[in-house]
Amino acid sequence: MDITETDLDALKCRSSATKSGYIHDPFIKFFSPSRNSHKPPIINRGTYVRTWSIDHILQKFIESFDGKKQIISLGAGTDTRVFRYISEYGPENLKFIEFDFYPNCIRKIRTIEKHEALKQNIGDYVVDISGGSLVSGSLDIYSYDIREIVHKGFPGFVDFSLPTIVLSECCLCYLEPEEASSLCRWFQNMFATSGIVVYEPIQGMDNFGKMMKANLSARGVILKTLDCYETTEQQRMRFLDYGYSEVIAEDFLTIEETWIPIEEKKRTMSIEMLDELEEWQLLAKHYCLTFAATENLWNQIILQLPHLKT
Ligand SMILES: C[S@@+](CC[C@H](N)C(=O)[O-])C[C@H]1O[C@@H](n2cnc3c(N)ncnc32)[C@H](O)[C@@H]1O
Repeated sequence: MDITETDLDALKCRSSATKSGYIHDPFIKFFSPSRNSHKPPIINRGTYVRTWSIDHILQKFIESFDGKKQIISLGAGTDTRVFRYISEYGPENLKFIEFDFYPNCIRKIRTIEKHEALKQNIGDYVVDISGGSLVSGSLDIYSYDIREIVHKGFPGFVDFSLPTIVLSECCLCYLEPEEASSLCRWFQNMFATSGIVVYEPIQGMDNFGKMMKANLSARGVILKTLDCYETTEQQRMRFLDYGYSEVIAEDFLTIEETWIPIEEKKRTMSIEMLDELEEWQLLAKHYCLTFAATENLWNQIILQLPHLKT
């Protein structure tokens, strides 16, 4: 499997969780594959915790600063966050910069061009089909290997003075560990008020982790950083080492138990029966969300995220 196809896996999971009622996403239907299968309850629940926790941090970030905020999405694929957030917070308050390889960017650009609801969201834009880019006031999409950022900088304009969060939803883990590290350090150095949100698997060395790696490698996908950061504590130390002053890293079981409000938990638990509770707990311990920030960004949003106090 080509690395770009991992986005289709993520899209199928998000479609299934949306159709089942875990996630509210009015824009995913424009991207959804025609044959869209229902995923098992533990996969839907994992997709839900992944989406809820990333949204939770990013939305508090958006609500914590006046004026324009920036979100830089690495390996964004068909993620619809940009449309969800712009429709909620307005294009004047947000700038999304998304990176992925050409086939994924061009597919997203073509989908945007086809649907008025997506186009309206981003306003006036300019597309370069051969370069695989779209540039607008609130969304830029670039066909660009993120490994180039450290050597060549951004392919277009970027405002380094804006409060900025970098999002890696299962993308940095495909890079060589040194490449991922130098990219994170680069972001930490370049933006005065910034943070990074990273979702990726952990615990690659136990039986479940080994099985997870074997299944992926049978499809030609290698999670190259997995063996370097086995635990949430190692993820925390990793981002402190990059120079961020505050870091929180939690597995999905902890997030489900301690971050998600009780009413919301009741709502999602009533959607479908989860017979495989032990299997869910095992799976949930193998995924980690890390949020690292410079001191000024952290201080600005921490009041709204009391459970993130380290
Ligand atoms: C598992 S998908 C995740 C997509 C999306 N972030 C999500 O969670 O729904 C990983 C994405 O990262 C992209 N990707 C992997 N390595 C990349 C690189 N070096 N530069 C740009 N994109 C990359 C892939 O093409 C793919 O779209």
